[in-house]
This record gives sequence, C-alpha cells and structure tokens, in this order.
Amino acid sequence: MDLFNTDIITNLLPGDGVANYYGRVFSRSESLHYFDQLFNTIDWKNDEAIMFGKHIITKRKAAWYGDGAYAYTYSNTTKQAVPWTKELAELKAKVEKITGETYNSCLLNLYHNGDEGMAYHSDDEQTLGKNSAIASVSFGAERKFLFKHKQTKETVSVMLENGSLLVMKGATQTNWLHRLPPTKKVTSARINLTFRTIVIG
Ligand SMILES: O=C(O)CCC(=O)C(=O)O
Ligand SMILES: [Fe+2]
Repeated sequence: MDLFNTDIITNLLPGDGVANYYGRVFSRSESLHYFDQLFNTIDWKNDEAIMFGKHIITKRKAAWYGDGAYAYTYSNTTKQAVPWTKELAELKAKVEKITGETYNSCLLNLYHNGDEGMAYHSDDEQTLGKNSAIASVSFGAERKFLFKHKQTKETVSVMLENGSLLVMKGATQTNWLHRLPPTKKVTSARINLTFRTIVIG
C-alpha cells in the first residue's frame, strides 16, 4: 500500500478546526473498483427525515454500517448500523492507517447526479465522540464541498476528487458548517463515505 501525498497534507481551515485534505489516496483503478462494488453491494435506501413537520424522502440514497448495532439519530430519523461488507472493512483499514485514527461506523451517501446535494449542517450529534475525527472518502464524480464558519460566515471551498480523503477533526464541527451544493455541471454519480466514531452509553 502506497501512502502518497502524506507530505503535502494541508489544513483547509484558517482556524477553529482542522480539515486535512489528503487529495487522491486511491488510484484511478482502485476508485473505479470501489465505486462499482459499493454501488452494487450497499443496502442503499432513500433517506427519510422530518422537516418543518413534513415527512421528506430524499432523492439521495444513504446507508449506515458499523461495528455494533449502533443506533444513530439525525434529522429526526434513527438508523440501525449493519455489519461491514468486505469492501467497507478494507476501506476502513486503509483510512485508519493513513489517518492514524480509528472509526467504528460509516455513513454512506449516493448522489445520483448534481441535482442531489446536502444542505449546511455540522456533524455534532451527541452520539459522535466530541471532537473525534470524521474521515470522508469520495468515489465517482468530483464535487465541490463548502465550509462556512458559524460566526464569521467565512467560507472555504474544496473540490473532492475521485478517490480522495478529507479528515475533519478538532473543533471543526463546533465552529463550522459544511455542505455539498447541488450543481448543474455534474451529470454522473458520486459515493461518499464518512467514517465516524460513535460513543455508546
Ligand atoms: O457527501 C459529502 O461529501 C458530505 C456528506 C456529509 O456531510 C455527511 O454525510 O454528513
Ligand atoms: Fe456532514
């Protein structure tokens, strides 16, 4: 396994958190392989949420995997984690090795095209270990990812490349929001994986 790019990791944020962008840590052929495998083997479901009292079903699909039968609640819906697939276990091991952190769960999102995105939020739920690292891996279409500081409203933008790794840690979720804006420019699919640490009890 080749740990390229480790010498040029940069914190994208000017302060109040750490968002390390490692660039492409998977080769083009590895990325293609994982995209296909995940697309075909993950138990993708349209996400459901309650917003403004309305029951919403998102176009984007999601899935949640983990070490145990963790229950995870966000946007008023609760998900039960299912055991790692072969590819997810491989990806988790690789990401743990590169980042020097451990993770016990993974939220996956499938965006069929640029019409689908994710609104500004921070991943600061109680069930996530405070200031624990979140490792975000992207396969497929390259998409823009934006941070916005909660107080100053400063924004920081990064293109998440096919096969890339972004790690958010420290005070990032406390001080910054992030989103995946919809775009007319992207007509193909993207899969994003966020490896997380859920604390129990
Ligand atoms: O698709 C992405 O890059 C972001 C996903 C995200 O922010 C999340 O799942 O919490
Ligand atoms: Fe997020």
